[in-house]
Amino acid sequence: MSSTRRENLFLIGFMGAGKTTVGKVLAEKLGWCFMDLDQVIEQRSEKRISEIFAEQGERFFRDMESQVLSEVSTNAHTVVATGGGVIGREKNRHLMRNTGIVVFLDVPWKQLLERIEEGQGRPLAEGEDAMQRLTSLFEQRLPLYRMADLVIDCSGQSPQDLAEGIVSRLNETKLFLN
Ligand SMILES: Nc1ncnc2c1ncn2[C@@H]1O[C@H](COP(=O)(O)OP(=O)(O)OP(=O)(O)O)[C@@H](O)[C@H]1O
Ligand SMILES: O=C(O)C1=C[C@@H](O)[C@@H](O)[C@H](O)C1
Ligand SMILES: [Mg+2]
Repeated sequence: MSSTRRENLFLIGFMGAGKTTVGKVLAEKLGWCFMDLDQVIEQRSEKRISEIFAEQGERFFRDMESQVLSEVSTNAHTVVATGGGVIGREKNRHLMRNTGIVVFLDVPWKQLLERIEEGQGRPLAEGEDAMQRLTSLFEQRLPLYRMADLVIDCSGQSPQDLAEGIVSRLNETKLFLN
């Protein structure tokens, strides 16, 4: 299905913000499809993201991420959980804004760090200099995340609460054309 209207919903935010978790609940609530860019990349390449970073490098991963995003953007009524770094490229930001509503899951830094420490498979959170890298990425990216159509304060809210809150905000702001 092809569309140049804003008919999708893109969840953006830092690693561990809950894009994948909240995205699934939200898609179910809306009766929409759900897609996760990281998962599509892993399925397509038949590799884990950490392997792509290690074997082909970040640039290769970013090119693949942009390619998958541009394909997914032609959908309609799809909730897209993006990767934490998708907002790094201007063309990705434009594409999301032109084909959907962009929603930033704003999670306090301390909580993000706790979730990142608990999880695995995030190559940018690995290695001795991980903390320094994460801090600097977060500082660079925060202004880009904040350019979203909706900024959702996620403190202390369950994925279910967040999905409900996002649906209410979308209805209030009448961001969708249909
Ligand atoms: N609102 C929430 N309340 C409590 N825990 C949450 C919430 N949202 C997500 N989590 C938990 O935080 C962890 C990270 O969530 P998730 O994988 O959805 O983040 P993500 O934004 O998709 O991260 P990545 O950018 O690495 O793909 C998971 O263990 C998930 O269960
Ligand atoms: O924040 C990032 O740059 C990333 C986040 C993950 O979702 C993956 O897309 C990958 O590990 C890179
Ligand atoms: Mg995810």
